[in-house]
Amino acid sequence: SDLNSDRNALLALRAAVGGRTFFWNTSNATPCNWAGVSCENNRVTVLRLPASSLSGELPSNTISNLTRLRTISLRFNRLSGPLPSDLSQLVELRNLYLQDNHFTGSIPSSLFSLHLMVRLDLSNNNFSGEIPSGFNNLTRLRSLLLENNQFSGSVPELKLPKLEQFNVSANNLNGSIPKSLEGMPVDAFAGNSLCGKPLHVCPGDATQPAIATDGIAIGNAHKKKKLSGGAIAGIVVGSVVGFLLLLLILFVLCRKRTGNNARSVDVATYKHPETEVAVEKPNADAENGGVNDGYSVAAAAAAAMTATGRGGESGGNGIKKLIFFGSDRLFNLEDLLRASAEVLGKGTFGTAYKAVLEMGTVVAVKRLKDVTISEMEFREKIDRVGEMDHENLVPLRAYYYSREEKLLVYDYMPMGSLSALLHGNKGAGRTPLNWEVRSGIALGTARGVEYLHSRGSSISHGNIKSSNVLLTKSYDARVSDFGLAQLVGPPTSPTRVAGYRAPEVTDPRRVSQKADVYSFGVLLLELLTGKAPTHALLNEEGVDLPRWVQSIVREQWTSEVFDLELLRYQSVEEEMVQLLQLAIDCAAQYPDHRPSMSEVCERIQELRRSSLRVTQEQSDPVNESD
Ligand SMILES: Nc1ncnc2c1ncn2[C@@H]1O[C@H](COP(=O)(O)OP(=O)(O)OP(=O)(O)O)[C@@H](O)[C@H]1O
Repeated sequence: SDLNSDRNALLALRAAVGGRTFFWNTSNATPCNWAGVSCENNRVTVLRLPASSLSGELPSNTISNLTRLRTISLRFNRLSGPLPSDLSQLVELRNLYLQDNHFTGSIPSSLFSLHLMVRLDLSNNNFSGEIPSGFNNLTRLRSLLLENNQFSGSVPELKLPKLEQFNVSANNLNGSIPKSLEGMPVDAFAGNSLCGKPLHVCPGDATQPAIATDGIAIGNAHKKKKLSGGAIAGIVVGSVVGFLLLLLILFVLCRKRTGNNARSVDVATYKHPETEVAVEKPNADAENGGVNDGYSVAAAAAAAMTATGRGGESGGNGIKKLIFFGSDRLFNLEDLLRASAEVLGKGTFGTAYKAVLEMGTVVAVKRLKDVTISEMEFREKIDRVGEMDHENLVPLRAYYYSREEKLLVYDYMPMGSLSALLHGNKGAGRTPLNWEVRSGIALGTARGVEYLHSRGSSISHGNIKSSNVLLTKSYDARVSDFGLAQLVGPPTSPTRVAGYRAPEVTDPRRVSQKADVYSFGVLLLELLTGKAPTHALLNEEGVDLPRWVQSIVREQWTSEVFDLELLRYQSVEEEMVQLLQLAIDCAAQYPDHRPSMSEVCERIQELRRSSLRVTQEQSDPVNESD
């Protein structure tokens, strides 16, 4: 076997299934440049022809002759008939995506000799027969998706230690769900006549007799009356834990009440500066504990007032006021002072609060710490930040400066940060983030950063990371925190840079545009893998996210790196791989090897256009009918 025999196999495939393969430039001696074909070491290793209008049967001696293939993706086509029986030659195959075709017949046993298989998606076809227990040979299998077919009989016991995704819903299966699959979600089995965990109890099970050792049947009803020692212990432990929880809730409620009282003290403090000490204390609590205390902004602002002797917007010599950018002056410092507030989080530059003003306006207030530059320098720099105006930036609305307090007022972003969206709430009720949302966030963020870079070659963001990408209700990305790195002193905490900092950056206050591109590349990897760059597992191995991804891609396990949420619902791995490649380019070791942000924007835009085409083709009725 060599590249020439791979070429012949591809030509035979083209003759059999046609579609977009007719656009292959066959005058080109090497097939490695044909659309959807990738090679390594002079052999074809990847064949991706999703939504390519392929139709007809896959004959023997076509695909199976591409013996170095690691990934085959022929999803969303009109391929029909049975799978070829000679698949056992594909000994390197890891990923087989054949979903959304019209395949029929049973699963050929040759498939079960492909020991390296990791992802197998045969869903949305017309496969029939029993689900073979031969899947047990595929010990590396992580995804087995067989839903929406005509499989019948029972579900075999599958002991696959790495299996993460499994679905046999909407088939003609019956019988009880085997023990090894009880932990899979209910949806994995829906639309069959199956019973047992995690579905309902099998008929007869509730009354089924338990067989005693002497062979005499004892009714379950009888058994139920007795509680085992373990159950009794469980009830006791449960009650104690419940009681402790109740105590904890009472304690928290009491603290809250004390906090509310403190708030009225703060406002009073504003009017009577001599009680300054009473103001500082609750603030310090908030800083230390990060508790949502409901009064901190008022306290912070009150502290500011006491420092300057007077409050309000009266202006004049020595009197500080809230300075707004633009013409909207929707509130004044007093309004901010009266606002109810909660701590959003503590960052490198200070603490962020959500403040709800009496008239209903909601803003985010950042209370800066460690500002070491002079007032004049601060005002100059913050003016430049305030000038930035782009739909993908979080607008800075106003600021307050006094010797003791520096407050920045931003628009409040109701959906929180990308970091929280990706890594928070992993359990039930989580909305999966699909390709459309993730690639849209990538593009919005890139545009925000590109805008900053376009304002001058010395302007960079300096702190690009997922907690600084905030989201609107429609999941549009807005970049925040730009320009702050230059306002504060040297970083006191390593969180500011961990995982995102380009290797050449030594002073986090002097970050070049190319270093921003690196951080953006890490953020893209985070979006695609679902892994935080500070992921404990990665760190334990002393490997950062870019190096971890690169090592996997080098080994041709590319689809291994993607977040399962992305793989499961999408038909666009081609575009996902392209975005992954872009992320790797951005996170290149040497700054000169990294693309500019405008190139990044163009590439994301292009691959989003291409994925839109794939999605449209899928729903195109002409493609479906003939
Ligand atoms: N305008 C805003 N609207 C909604 N949430 C915000 C806003 N600004 C900040 N947050 C949230 O408040 C929290 C703290 O933000 P902050 O920017 O102070 O720290 P950070 O982003 O975690 O770190 P760093 O200071 O290094 O940027 C984060 O979870 C952030 O997502």
